[in-house]
Amino acid sequence: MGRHDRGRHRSGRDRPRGAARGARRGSAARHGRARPRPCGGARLARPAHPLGAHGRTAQRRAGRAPRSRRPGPARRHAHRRQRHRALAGHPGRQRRAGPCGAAARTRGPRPRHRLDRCGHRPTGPGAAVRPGRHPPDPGQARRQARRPGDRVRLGAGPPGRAAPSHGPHGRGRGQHRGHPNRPRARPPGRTGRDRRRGDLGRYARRGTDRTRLVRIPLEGVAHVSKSLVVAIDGPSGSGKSSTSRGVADRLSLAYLDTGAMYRAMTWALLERRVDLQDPDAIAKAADDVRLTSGTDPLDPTIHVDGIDVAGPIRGDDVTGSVSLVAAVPHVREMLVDLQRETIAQSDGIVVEGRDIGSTVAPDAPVKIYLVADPAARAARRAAETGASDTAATELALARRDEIDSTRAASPLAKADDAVVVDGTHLTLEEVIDTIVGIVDAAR
Ligand SMILES: Nc1ncnc2c1ncn2[C@@H]1O[C@H](COP(=O)(O)OP(=O)(O)OP(=O)(O)O)[C@@H](O)[C@H]1O
Ligand SMILES: Nc1ccn([C@@H]2O[C@H](COP(=O)(O)O)[C@@H](O)[C@H]2O)c(=O)n1
Repeated sequence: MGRHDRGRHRSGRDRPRGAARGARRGSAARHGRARPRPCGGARLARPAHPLGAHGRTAQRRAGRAPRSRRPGPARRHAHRRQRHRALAGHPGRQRRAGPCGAAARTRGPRPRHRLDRCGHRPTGPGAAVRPGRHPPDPGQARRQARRPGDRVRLGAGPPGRAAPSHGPHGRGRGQHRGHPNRPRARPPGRTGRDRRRGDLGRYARRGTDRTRLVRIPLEGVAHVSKSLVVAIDGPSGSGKSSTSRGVADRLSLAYLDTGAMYRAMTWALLERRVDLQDPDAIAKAADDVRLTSGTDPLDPTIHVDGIDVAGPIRGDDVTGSVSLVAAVPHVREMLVDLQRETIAQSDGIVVEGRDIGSTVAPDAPVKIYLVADPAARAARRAAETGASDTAATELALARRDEIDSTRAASPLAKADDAVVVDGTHLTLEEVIDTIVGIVDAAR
């Protein structure tokens, strides 16, 4: 295949995945979901499986400061760490939109108020929670209860999502989360029939077609997510990563970069000196590689056997070989299995790649196929890497797309029901806006 469409970044770091810095904040509140989601990461160390993934959760985003206080990444991260420490054990991390929706929209430093049983700040006289009756630190309970392989949603789910009708936040079925006397609003598009099917609603209905739709067997994989799944596919350099991170950040969803998983597998095989022209050798060696993905859109991580490989996987050697590795069916089965587990364990996730809408999550309610003209993609990639030869970059992107779209096992393809978004003439912010609008319309 063509070599190296993506060189090392001028700064010495490998290609910085374009975080959607310009992404507008605040849609979580508009969607009735206050940050943070209790767990946006994925712990995937299935004992029986050679691969595992361990995601960092989105809990740290609990402490996100107002935008005006986050002028740059360094300060932002320092601030997040500080807020994380300050909030440790604070029940405010569980607050939800509701009667205290205004509080939920405020991301400034939180005063040390006692919160009520729903995690809201008291609003009237005598509203303080009595110490003996205050629920224990929900974060601690969740940390203790959430183990690798757990898919159980614990007492306080993320804002805007169903919580069990028992426990400290107990509420009856159909009861409004913030207002005990008010019936819970039905999500747009969900019918009474959906509700009778349980939380899965239309996911379950679509799921009946699952075996016809996918090419990789689903047996033994808990692949059905009860939460929102946004699948974003497209050719190389079309803006999937930048856009997906921006969308996930705006909607307080987790984020999974499946390309990083194929890259990490490739890195591991290169380290092991596996002959990448030999699919059998690739398949055999892949069984021993342990991958771990972190799903925080502001800080996605990827580890191989505990080693942080986020930098090395963007190098020319990996970029030049990854499509060979990704074409091996056994590798795809392993990684698709892992991706489905991450999706199933998430509380809502944006997943980007080449076959997400067609194969990994065929029942995702939102599928985007993100494209951009080859020249625009090459120009952006060249600008990103500092490559001077844009024509060579364009050629390398085209060669990678050729291999990815012609392989037999789940090739790069637009799902039949995917919405095509052409970002050629749109800014990153506009692409994110467009996709957030599509997600809004779909739920
Ligand atoms: N709408 C846009 N306008 C301008 N630049 C963009 C836009 N979308 C993405 N970019 C830039 O284009 C480059 C490629 O984007 P990105 O890495 O997100 O693409 P990708 O589809 O994930 O690539 P790959 O398939 O190789 O992983 C980045 O430098 C990114 O900042
Ligand atoms: N769902 C996916 C995602 C990626 N690949 C392969 O990985 C390569 C690298 O992907 P990037 O998004 O990081 O550029 C890509 O070229 C594909 O070969 C895949 O097969 N399926």
